Amino acid sequence: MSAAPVRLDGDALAAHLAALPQWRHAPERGGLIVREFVFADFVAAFGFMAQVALHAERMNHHPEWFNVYNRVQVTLTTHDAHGLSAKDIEMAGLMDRLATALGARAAASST
Ligand SMILES: C[C@H](O)[C@H](O)[C@H]1CNC2=NC(N)=NC(=O)C2=N1
Repeated sequence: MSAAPVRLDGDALAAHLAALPQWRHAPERGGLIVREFVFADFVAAFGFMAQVALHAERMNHHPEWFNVYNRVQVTLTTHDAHGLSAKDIEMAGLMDRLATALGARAAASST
């Protein structure tokens, strides 16, 4: 058993979000961040998801996502904290790095 994750708020959250400019912050469900990744094709998109899945399992922190062909829409939030925690920040940074390595580009808009 590990302790429940701590919900990030205020200045600490703002500082983390400033380092994740491609993610959109929304207040729903106590706080979440979303980003859409666009890859060259389905193989690249699914390869991204497969790599993230292995990390997610190790972190015991799982993204909510939706994939169509070369697009992966991601929502990160921490259910156990009813908002954003350090695990979401870590996961977002990991996804950004993996996606860049796989040649992803940002979607025109993730709203
Ligand atoms: C029991 C298990 O540790 C929890 O349900 C974990 C699993 N993965 C999770 N993933 C996310 N995104 N939020 C959580 O609160 C969470 N909790």
